[in-house]
Amino acid sequence: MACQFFRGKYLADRMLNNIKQEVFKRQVRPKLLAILVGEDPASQVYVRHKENACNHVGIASEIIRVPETHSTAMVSEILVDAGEREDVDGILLQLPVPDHLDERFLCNLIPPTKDVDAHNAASIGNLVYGRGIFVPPTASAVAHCIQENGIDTFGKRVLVVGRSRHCGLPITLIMQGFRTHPELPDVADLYNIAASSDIIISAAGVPGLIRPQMIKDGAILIDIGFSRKISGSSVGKVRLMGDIHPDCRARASFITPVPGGIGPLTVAHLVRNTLNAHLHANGLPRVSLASLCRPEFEDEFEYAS
Ligand SMILES: Nc1nc(=O)c2c([nH]1)NC[C@@H]1CN(c3ccc(C(=O)N[C@@H](CCC(=O)O)C(=O)O)cc3)C=[N+]21
Repeated sequence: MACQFFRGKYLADRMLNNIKQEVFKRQVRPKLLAILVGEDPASQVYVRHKENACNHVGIASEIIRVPETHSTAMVSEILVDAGEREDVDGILLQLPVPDHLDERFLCNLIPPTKDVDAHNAASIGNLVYGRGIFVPPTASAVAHCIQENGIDTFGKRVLVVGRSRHCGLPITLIMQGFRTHPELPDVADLYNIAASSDIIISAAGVPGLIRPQMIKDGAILIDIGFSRKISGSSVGKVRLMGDIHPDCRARASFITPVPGGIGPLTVAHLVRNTLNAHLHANGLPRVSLASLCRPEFEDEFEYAS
């Protein structure tokens, strides 16, 4: 059976082009503020991706770089100030923050109306009831990928590997909305559970964790693992690796690759949330996902930045 690869980068670029047109048409200038604590190299890369995507669509971005040594109280002050700023529509605290900081306390300081990453406990709680203002971009990117590819989830067994509060948990919550059977996680049993799962969504951050021997024929594999590894072949080169072992392509029917799969789509969903935060703050209707996925009309708007 031929395995289909999801071209998330392609879909993300289309979304960003449509967002750019909306921003231009409405003559708005939303702003995203990213707060980056410490010097984690991967976080620097992700924040740069988000900044580039914002620049591309005409959304302003600002990064506040906070020294690793700042206390929870000091970072709190920055977040509270950001929450009160009228020029800032979306706020994201890049995770993980250094261990000595109270991450949960800090996330909860982001006002829900500006919480474009949906990391506030209120945002996460609202997700349970499908009533939140924002859905975490990774979870909405996964849902989008499932819908876009006409993947039928009804009655299917879905395994979510990884139970981080920001990734695995929201995805599990959103999958409930798809009416699936959630499996209780049991790491020791990963082999058996994976073997009987129709859809595996992996956000463990363990490169190559999901191997071909573990999966069932025709499985749908969604990869949200982003690990940076020194490449074996070319010395000194850092490569991005997902949780899904490349050999899985021999048995799976659908794979989201890393890079080029869910990652870029996540960034596009964050940008969409930022536009919607701005529209919401100004009492305007938000843009639907469907309207942002229509085929782009090249050169319809000459964007003046
Ligand atoms: N508050 C917060 N929000 C996040 O959304 C968040 C975070 N913290 N901490 C870290 C993770 C990781 N993450 C990724 C975003 C984009 C790609 C992405 O675009 N990847 C590209 C390639 C990127 C590259 O080459 O470095 C791809 O898969 O093709 C990957 C991973 C967001 N995260």
